[in-house]
Parts: sequence; C-alpha cells; structure tokens
Amino acid sequence: MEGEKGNDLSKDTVSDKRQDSKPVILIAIPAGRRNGTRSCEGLIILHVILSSSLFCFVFLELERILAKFGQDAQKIEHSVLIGCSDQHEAWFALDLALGNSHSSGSLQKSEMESELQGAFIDLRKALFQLNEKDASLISTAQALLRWHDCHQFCGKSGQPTQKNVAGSKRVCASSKMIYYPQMSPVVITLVSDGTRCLLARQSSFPKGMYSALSGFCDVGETVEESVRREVAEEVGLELDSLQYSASQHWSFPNSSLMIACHAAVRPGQTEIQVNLQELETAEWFSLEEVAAALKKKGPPASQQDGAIPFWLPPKMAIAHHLIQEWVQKQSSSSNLA
Ligand SMILES: NC(=O)c1ccc[n+]([C@@H]2O[C@H](COP(=O)([O-])OP(=O)(O)OC[C@H]3O[C@@H](n4cnc5c(N)ncnc54)[C@H](O)[C@@H]3O)[C@@H](O)[C@H]2O)c1
Ligand SMILES: [Mg+2]
Repeated sequence: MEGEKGNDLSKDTVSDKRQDSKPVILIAIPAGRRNGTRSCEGLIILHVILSSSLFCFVFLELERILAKFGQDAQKIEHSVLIGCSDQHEAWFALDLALGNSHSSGSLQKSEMESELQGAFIDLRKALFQLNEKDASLISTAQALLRWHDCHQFCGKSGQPTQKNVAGSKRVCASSKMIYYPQMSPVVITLVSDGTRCLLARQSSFPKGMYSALSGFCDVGETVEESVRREVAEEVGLELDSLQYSASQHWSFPNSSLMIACHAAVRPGQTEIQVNLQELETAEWFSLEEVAAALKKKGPPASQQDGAIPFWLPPKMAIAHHLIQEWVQKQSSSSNLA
C-alpha cells in the first residue's frame, strides 16, 4: 500500500497545471436530502449548447464564476483529475453541489444556467447527446466525484480521510489506510443456441425493452464462473462455451465495470426456467426479430392495446454492442450458408 506511481500527481505538478489555465469541466451533483442522509440523485451536467460539447472552463474563468456566486476559489481544490486532452491538458471535474433555491451559500442552479446560457441535464439523457469520448469522461467524473462524496471518513478509525491532489485516492492520517475508487465487476452475457439469442427483462427496465443477462461478480469468482453462475441462476441454462467480447464502465446505479461475453448452449439444451425473483421474463429471439429491433431508434410507440413492442438498449450500452455483434455474425454465416 505504498505510495503509487502514475496518476498520483504531486501538489506542485497539478497546481502548475491548474495555474496554466488548463480547462476544467464543471459537473454538478444535486444532493437531495432524504431521511437526513445525503443522496446523490443523479449527475447533472452543465451541458452548454454552444458547440454541443461539454463546457470546458479555463481555471481563471472558473475562479471568476465561483466568485460571482460568492463561492471561495478554494472549492476548485475539491476537483478531481479525470483525464487529459490530446494536447496533454489535464481535465478536472468539480462537484458544484448545487442547492435548491432557498439553500444558502451553495450555487443556485438557475442562476448558474443563465450565467452560462446552458442547461443542467440528467446524466442518462446527457449520455445520449455526447460523443463516446465525452460520455466516458463524464461517466468517470460522476463515478469519481460520487466515490469521494461517499468516502469522507475512514472505515477503520472513523477519522476524516484526505483526498490527494489528483483525487485518485483518499488517505486516513490516523489509521494510515489508503482508499482507492472501486468499480464493481459485472458480467453481461448474450446466450445463443446457434440460431436464436436469449434476451431478458427486469421489471425496472423501460416498458418493452429487453437486454442481455447481467450480474455482479461474487468475491473470489472468475469472469467465467460468474457468467456460468448468472446464466444458471437467472434462466436455468448450462453453458457449453463462452468468449470475451468487450467491456464498458457503467455508472448506473453505481460505478461498474461491464464485462461482455458471448455464450452458447448445447443444441437441444434450450429450455429456460426464468428466475422470477430476478427477471420479469426471458425469451429466445430470432435473427430477424433482433435485426429489426436494432434498426429502431429508442422506445417505439405503444400499440393500440397499449403494449410496447420489443426494443433494445441504446447504442451507448454494451448490451447493444453484444447484440449487434451477434446479428452481424449470424447474418454473415447465413449468407455463407
Ligand atoms: N450497460 C449495459 O448494457 C447494461 C445492461 C444490463 C445491465 N447493466 C447493469 O448491470 C448491473 C447488474 O445488473 P443486475 O441487476 O442484473 O445484477 P444482478 O443480477 O447481480 O442482481 C442485482 C443484485 O445483485 C446484488 N449485488 C451483488 N453485488 C453487488 C454490487 N457490487 N453492487 C450492487 N448490487 C450488488 C444486489 O442485491 C442487487 O440487487 C446493473 O447495475 C445494471 O445497470 C448494464
Ligand atoms: Mg442480473
């Protein structure tokens, strides 16, 4: 647990970067207060519709804006390093901790929006509007800021922890413990029987939307063991084979590392037993049905009987990537046949 190399920028390095008017991305997390505990109700991004990209501030501009709203520029010390531009400019994220209209001392959302001619939007909505690079940056910012917000005290000594300048860790001076931001590993699996693929719904999903099977890895499990266990637990199927496809950092509801795999069952071993404690339903879908659903942009309109036709997760979700990969592979092999 000695001091780490890499992104633990020392104070002078980072402060140089800040003083060189490096851009800083403003992030705001509205903290709702429910039963006395602070709950981050979601990340609101200052999405200034100028060049339809994230609004980057240079350090001095940010100081001016904070001063205008009666905020101490020291607030900037709470920002965290989330990456750097192709020109090696350090990017930081800052939690504006926007209050509602009557809370004193915190930044007022509406005033901030008019000052910057922008609008705060919810993270999920913002991710639909951002390119892949900005989406990943914002997702990292939200996960890191939320992690710091929830690790203010040492689990061992109860004493306050201190963030290092880059925000890559928190340290307890009393217990000497070093805390690093965590991501929970989650496996997501598209099971195929050779001609169909298996998709499932949780009751929490938007109406009509189906996705690949997913589940958190248990402590001590390998990815392969998690994939086999989750598929067996959720739909009662035994996998014949599986192979890794891709991964994705995913912020909902917490910081997860999605590990996506394709998997196959043996021919004839396709009878599903849906675990109704975990899933609302699970079904086999044909290549034609899935290929048609991939063409739909977002949730379809409800039918006359009020039912919402089957649709798939959006492009920014790794489930979409898995499903698209399966359709391409099936289509090319059926063309070859
Ligand atoms: N990006 C995508 O394409 C995509 C698609 C589907 C699901 N997901 C995400 O995958 C995650 C897991 O999906 P799931 O709900 O099927 O998981 P799951 O099947 O493991 O069931 C969720 C339950 O796992 C338990 N759990 C175990 N470890 C946990 C941890 N570290 N954090 C939170 N809960 C933990 C909790 O009781 C939770 O209710 C969800 O966060 C979901 O948002 C992402
Ligand atoms: Mg699951």
